Amino acid sequence: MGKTIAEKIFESHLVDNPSGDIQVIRLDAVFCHEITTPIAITDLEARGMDRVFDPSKIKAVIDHVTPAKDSKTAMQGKILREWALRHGIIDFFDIGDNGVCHALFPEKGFVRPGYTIIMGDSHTCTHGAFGAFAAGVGTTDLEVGILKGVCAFHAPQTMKVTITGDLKPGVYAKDVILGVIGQLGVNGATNRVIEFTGPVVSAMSMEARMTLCNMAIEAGGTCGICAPDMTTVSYLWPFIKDEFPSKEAALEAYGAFSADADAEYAEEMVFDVGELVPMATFGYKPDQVKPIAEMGGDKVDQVYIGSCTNGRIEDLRVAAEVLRGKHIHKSVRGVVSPATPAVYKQALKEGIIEVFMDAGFCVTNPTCGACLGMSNGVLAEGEVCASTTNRNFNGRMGKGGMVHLMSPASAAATALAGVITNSHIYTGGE
Ligand SMILES: CC(C)[C@H](C(=O)O)[C@@H](O)C(=O)O
Ligand code: SF4
Repeated sequence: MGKTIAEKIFESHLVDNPSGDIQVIRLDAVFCHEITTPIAITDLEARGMDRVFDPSKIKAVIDHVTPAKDSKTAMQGKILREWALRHGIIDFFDIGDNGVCHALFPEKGFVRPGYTIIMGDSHTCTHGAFGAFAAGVGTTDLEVGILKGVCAFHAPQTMKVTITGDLKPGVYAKDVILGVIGQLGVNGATNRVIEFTGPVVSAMSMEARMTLCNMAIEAGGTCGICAPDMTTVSYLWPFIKDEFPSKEAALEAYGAFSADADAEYAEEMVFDVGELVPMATFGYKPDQVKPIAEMGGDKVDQVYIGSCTNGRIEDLRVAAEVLRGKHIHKSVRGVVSPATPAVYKQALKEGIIEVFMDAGFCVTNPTCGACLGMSNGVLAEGEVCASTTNRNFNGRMGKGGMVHLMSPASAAATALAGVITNSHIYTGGE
């Protein structure tokens, strides 16, 4: 019987099968940030187990609230910083070179096809875009991962989502994943890996694939996965060029992590994007999705462009094209957070930061901040934000605040209009 990508990865990392379908797998990387890892560090210390399995396989960043906004967040950073230092964790990113973990770590080449990765963060699923199995875990699993470099999972059940059709101008990966989640529902992929496949995925950049996989968790999925192909190899080439004689050789090796033609899936879904239009969420759950054209132009107070979903250079480019030479509506606060220093620098080089500033946006340092309502753009009670992030839970960006998730292009158009709109599709926002 053929195997799915996740099954192949599990098979190649299997350490133990203690009971039933529980599989203990070897980890290639444990990712850490300052919100969840300090809890694990403090607990391990209290138990006299302040050790790490392999400092070269641990990657850590202070990203959620940076620079710290108060004594509590400063302490979280301090615990992570001191831990990284005392264990010789070289790949630790602090103020000055830190960025949103799920954007920064792929950019540094820390994610490879076939890898197994855990992190105490639900959007770890993002890294599946490279053909890796990457899952968010709780404190206990994180502690075991840090100590022993292993993690226990149920044997992966995979849902295959085949994306077909031609995307219309002004419609992006974010609209696709919002559309998919709208159909699946927030529990539609619970305990499943979502394998994204089909011609639309093949034609997508790594950035767009990361946007897709990033929101797998919003449908309950453990991980999103895209099969590694030449796009993956080309993205990774600077990091792997000493490992392989050619890109073709790398592609062949990574082919070990493609699904077999006769792989068995727990469920299959075909999503045709031919008629897809710009989408946005309208409620407090990410599956409450509808076409922006049906949203009746709701007023917004803030527009936020950033996060691990849509804070990459492609996202900033698209938004800047919509904003170029224009100014945002006078009743709107615009906030843009380039997801990493490299994104920020590239955006400066391309004149994109200037476009944002001329349009009236505030540009922040790379951080999660506003996305989880902790800093750099928290909403007041009753306020509404059009956002390129991934979560619209009640109060997510500030108590009593409402979040409408959408693509960077739609967010930029909304900033100009002051009301939710997809007007970029009429003004060349491709
Ligand atoms: C802080 C962290 C635990 C959290 C997560 O796991 O998702 C955050 O990144 C978020 O998006 O809400
Ligand atoms: S950008 Fe938002 S969703 Fe992504 S890791 Fe940070 S807080 Fe979580």
